[in-house]
Amino acid sequence: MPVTSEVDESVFAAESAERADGPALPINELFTSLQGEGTLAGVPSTFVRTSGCNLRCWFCDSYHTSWEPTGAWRTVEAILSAVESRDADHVVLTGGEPLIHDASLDLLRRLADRGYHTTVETNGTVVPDAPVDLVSVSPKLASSTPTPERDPTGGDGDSDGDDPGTGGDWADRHEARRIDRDVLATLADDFDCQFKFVVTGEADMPEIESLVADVRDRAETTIPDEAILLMPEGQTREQLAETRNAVAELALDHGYRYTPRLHVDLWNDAPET
Ligand SMILES: C[S@@+](CC[C@H](N)C(=O)[O-])C[C@H]1O[C@@H](n2cnc3c(N)ncnc32)[C@H](O)[C@@H]1O
Ligand SMILES: Nc1nc2[nH]cc(C(=O)O)c2c(=O)[nH]1
Ligand code: SF4
Ligand SMILES: [Mg+2]
Repeated sequence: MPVTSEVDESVFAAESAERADGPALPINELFTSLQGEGTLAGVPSTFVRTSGCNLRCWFCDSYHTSWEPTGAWRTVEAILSAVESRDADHVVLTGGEPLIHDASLDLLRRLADRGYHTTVETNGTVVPDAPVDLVSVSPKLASSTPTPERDPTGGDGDSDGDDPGTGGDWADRHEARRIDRDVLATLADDFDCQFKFVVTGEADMPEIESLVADVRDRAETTIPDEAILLMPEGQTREQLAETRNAVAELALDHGYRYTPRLHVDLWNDAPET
C-alpha cells in the first residue's frame, strides 16, 4: 500500500482505525530481533512497526513509514496473535510515529494485560493514554530538519526551482512540530523514560543541553543524567563508523550515556532487523 508523500500523515491517522473486526493499525513490518538501542540493548524483543509519521527527519532510517508510508492494515487482534506466536516477552512498538494512532493505545493495553514488557519508540510529541513500561523518547533536534540539501525524496539540492523533491515542503511543518517541551515533561513525569538524542556532531550539544534544562525545569520528577542517551546518527555500518567515536567522546565529556546501534553493527540496514 504505497501512499505518496504529498499526503499528510493523516492518511494513516484518519483512515478509520475502527473496523468491523475491531481496531486496526497500518503495519510496515513485524519481526523479532535484539533491541539494538538504549538501556535494554541486547534484549530479545518483538518489534511492531506502524506506518505514518507527523515528522520528516532527513535521516529517517524507516523511509517507508515516514517519507513514503507503506503498510498493510492489521487488526490489533491479528497483531497480538503474531506477537504471541513468537518467544520474546519484550515488545517494542515503533514506527513511523506509533502514538499518532489511537489503536496503538488498544494494543498497548492488551499487551500489558497479557504480561508483556512494552517499550514505545516515540519522537516525544504525543502523550500515550495507556500503560507503557519504557517510553523511549527521541526528541528531534534542529539538525534533523529536511533541507533542499538533505532531501531523501531526491531534491537536487540547488535553488533554481527545478527541485523535484518534496523535502523542502516538509521543512516548516517538521520545524513547527518537532519539540513540545510540555509533552516531554509530561512523559518524564508519567512514565519511565529514556531520552535518546540522535547526534550528528558536536554542534548538536548546546541544543541538547538547553532542552534537557528546560524539561528538567518543567517536570516534577528528577531526570538523571543516566536517562539522557546520545546515539550516533547513521543508517549503515559505514555511516556509523564515521560518527560513533565522536559521539562517545561527547557522552563522556557531558556525563551522559552513550547508546550503540547494535542492530546496525550486526545486520547493517537489512529490513526486519
Ligand atoms: C524510526 S524511529 C521511530 C520512532 C519515532 N518516530 C522516533 O523517531 O523516535 C526509531 C528510532 O530510530 C532513530 N533513528 C532514525 N533514523 C536514524 C538515523 N539515521 N541514525 C540514528 N538513529 C536514527 C530515531 O531517532 C528513533 O530513536
Ligand atoms: N534491532 C532493532 N532495535 C531497535 N530499537 C529501536 C528500533 C526502531 O526502529 O525503533 C530498532 C530497530 O529497528 N531494530
Ligand atoms: S520522527 Fe521517527 S519515524 Fe518520523 S521521520 Fe523522524 S526518525 Fe523517522
Ligand atoms: Mg530502527
